[in-house]
Amino acid sequence: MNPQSVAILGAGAWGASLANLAAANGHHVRLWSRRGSETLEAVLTNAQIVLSAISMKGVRDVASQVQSLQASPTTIFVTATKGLDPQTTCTPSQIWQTAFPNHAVVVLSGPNLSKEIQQSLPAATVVASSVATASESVQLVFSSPRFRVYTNSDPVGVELGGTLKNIIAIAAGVCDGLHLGTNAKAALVTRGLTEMVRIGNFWGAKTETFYGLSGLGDLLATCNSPLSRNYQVGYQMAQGQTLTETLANLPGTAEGVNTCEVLIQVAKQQKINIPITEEVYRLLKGEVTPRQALEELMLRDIKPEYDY
Ligand SMILES: NC(=O)C1=CN([C@@H]2O[C@H](COP(=O)(O)OP(=O)(O)OC[C@H]3O[C@@H](n4cnc5c(N)ncnc54)[C@H](OP(=O)(O)O)[C@@H]3O)[C@@H](O)[C@H]2O)C=CC1
Ligand SMILES: O=C(CO)COP(=O)(O)O
Repeated sequence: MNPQSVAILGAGAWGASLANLAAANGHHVRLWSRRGSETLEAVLTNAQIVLSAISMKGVRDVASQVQSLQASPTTIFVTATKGLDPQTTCTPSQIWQTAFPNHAVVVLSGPNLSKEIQQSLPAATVVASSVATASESVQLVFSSPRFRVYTNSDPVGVELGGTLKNIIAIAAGVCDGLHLGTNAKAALVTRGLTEMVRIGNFWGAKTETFYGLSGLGDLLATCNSPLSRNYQVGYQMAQGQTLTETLANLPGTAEGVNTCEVLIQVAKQQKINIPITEEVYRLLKGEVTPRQALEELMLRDIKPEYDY
């Protein structure tokens, strides 16, 4: 592939890792952050691919700043954020697509703990779009012998896999922090996946997408690694810390905390049954202790494994 001009927005842990992957493949990469020396306009000039790795709280603002600048009609927008907008409940790709209705938008998501990727350990990810040529271009930009990139045609499913697993990762951290054992963890992750499918289907995602890298794959990574910030939130709360104390010591963003609030709103309105998310929400709000949350989940009415 000819070298592409790639603008990466957000120079946090994930933006910087993705910038390194594209640069290592010989692409012209410019990295923007609000604290950096380059202006957004300069970084976007001639960009063929614009990738946002901004935390959820900044996505709408940055998308509207980009909208006010010139973008070539063929520019592809890529979003790597794993969250939901609290005001609109939109996913990041919906925000980018609304800002750029005539452009291809690609979602990049997978089991990608940035610390491991920075160490050049092998990993795989998914790029998904309704425009196949756009996801194929992004696949070429990032693929390498240490980073295997798959395409997928279900962007909402891929995006929600990465977003919803953050809440289950918080619960997994609690599970490990309370030393509940391997059986409990397996049950939690599996029932968490069922909950993700239920929510995802409401959003129009395909069930099978959640059994791939961006769903089950990312669940396995973040529910089993202390490198996951979301896992750390649950783990430290199970050790007796408050949410405020936990977040104060956390390196970077744990999107699951805000995602949980948004999901509770959506689930209430749409009557979607999300018991694990509800207990994580109550724990984060200080309404239950980790042990009470566990008891509430274990004492729910008995039921068939699949009730849809
Ligand atoms: N780290 C990881 O392993 C992975 C992270 N992700 C996802 O990528 C996203 C970013 O994560 P990560 O890089 O780890 O987080 P960091 O906290 O390390 O970085 C967040 C980035 O977003 C920027 N940002 C935040 N708010 C605003 C705003 N209002 N305006 C402009 N920029 C803003 C920050 O800028 P500033 O530095 O100026 O505050 C920073 O560049 C998250 O949604 C996360 O879930 C996805 C896969 C892997
Ligand atoms: O999404 C991630 C890995 O795929 C990163 O997880 P955390 O945001 O929990 O650190």
